[in-house]
Amino acid sequence: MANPAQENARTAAVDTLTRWALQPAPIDRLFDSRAGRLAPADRRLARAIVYGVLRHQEVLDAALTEFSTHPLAKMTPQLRMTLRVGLFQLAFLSRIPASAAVNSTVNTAKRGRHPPWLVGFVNGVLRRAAAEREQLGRFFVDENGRPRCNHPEWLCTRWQAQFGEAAMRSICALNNQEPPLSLRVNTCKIGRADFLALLKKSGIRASPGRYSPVALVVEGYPGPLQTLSGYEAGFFQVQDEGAQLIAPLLSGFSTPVRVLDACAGLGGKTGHLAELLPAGSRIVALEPDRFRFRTLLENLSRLGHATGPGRRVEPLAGRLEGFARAQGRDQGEKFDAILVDAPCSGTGVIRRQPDIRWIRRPEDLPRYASGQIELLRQAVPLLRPGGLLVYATCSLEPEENMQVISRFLAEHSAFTPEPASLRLPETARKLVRAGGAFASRPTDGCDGFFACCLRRAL
Ligand SMILES: C[S@@+](CC[C@H](N)C(=O)[O-])C[C@H]1O[C@@H](n2cnc3c(N)ncnc32)[C@H](O)[C@@H]1O
Repeated sequence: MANPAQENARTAAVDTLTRWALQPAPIDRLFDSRAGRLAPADRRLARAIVYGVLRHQEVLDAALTEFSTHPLAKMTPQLRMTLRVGLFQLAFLSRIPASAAVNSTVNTAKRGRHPPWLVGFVNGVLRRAAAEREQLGRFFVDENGRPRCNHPEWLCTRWQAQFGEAAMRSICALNNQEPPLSLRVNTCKIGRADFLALLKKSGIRASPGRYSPVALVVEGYPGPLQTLSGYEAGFFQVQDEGAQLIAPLLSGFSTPVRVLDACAGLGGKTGHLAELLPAGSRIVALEPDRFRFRTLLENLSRLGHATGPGRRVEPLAGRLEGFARAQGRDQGEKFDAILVDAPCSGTGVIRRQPDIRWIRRPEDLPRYASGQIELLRQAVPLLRPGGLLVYATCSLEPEENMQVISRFLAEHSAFTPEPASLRLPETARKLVRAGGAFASRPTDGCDGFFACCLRRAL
């Protein structure tokens, strides 16, 4: 007999994946809105299934192509996702008995209002797969016996050209695993050693990060995050180590400064800047997306950073272009440093957002690049002579990284690149590449980030 609570987890997984397939939106947002109210254990199972299906889609589809008499491409998204959810449990979740995986997925299909013959079809496909459960490992490899990449071919081809075959395969393999939970300790409230001791006291295993002096990597915490010691007290922010190396590029000032975080998002780097800049500094944080702006405010308040006009951080809901226009009109004070953490393809963070690989298309890259260069152009009049402009993305693609910098420098002769190693911690300097820009990759043990520092002439 299938456990009804676990059926809720499967139904939530199928619903989330179907909604994503019909109208792609960030998978974490879709998951939270559908599965947010499930009991913790069901939520964990639903999350493991949703993220696992996205990370192993190629394996699952290879198997389904063999077990199904009906072509996958002709199925509705809901049917395709139901079969993937069932098969994922059989192939990857060995702790779930085959009968539970099959029965509960079939019951999910019944709840999904499929006609009886289609429910019978799901049952038949999954029973055939269950009968061969011990041999499902054969689908993990391709026809040449190499592990399947589980990424679209265009992405594999471009990474192969850029990094070589072995590195491309390593990146894909890392993107197909659950990444570690990485925290940035809020040093305005607690030191890393003291927070580590606090976590140990609560029975949570963690260790210092490799690159960032304020990073902790937590092992095997089942979540939810809000129950982790020190969350309410604002002792930490969840942030990958690669992302923790961007705000330090705008640090090192000895007197108070005015900094613009032009694309603040959820405030990962805004909070870090607030921790790093000298007392009396001010940060203006811009974010146009309503959902992200709300989370930005929540994060800053939890971390204990004073917000509002004239306070340490001034969050503003809006776009850089509008802000730049208003500043130009009002002849506003210029900034000492500006961070443009631009919207990008996100190919460096696929291990945390596995859906990105299936949504992106090659033609998205030039579109992102035009937006990125436009943001840099809008930032220029806001920066004082001698000021620092830092451009960052979470993309691995040269079109969005060095090529944007080259185009920008060709148009702006007053700017010169400055080596990222000047302000990065010693431990992270190996991530500075030829030309002085910072570029981490999943093979470095963190997400893929790019950042280039540009100094404006006096
Ligand atoms: C890569 S994310 C920023 C991540 C953020 N800095 C962090 O550390 O959490 C890019 C952000 O830029 C915002 N954005 C998009 N267009 C913008 C514009 N024209 N002006 C300012 N921000 C923009 C997006 O809503 C998105 O939140």
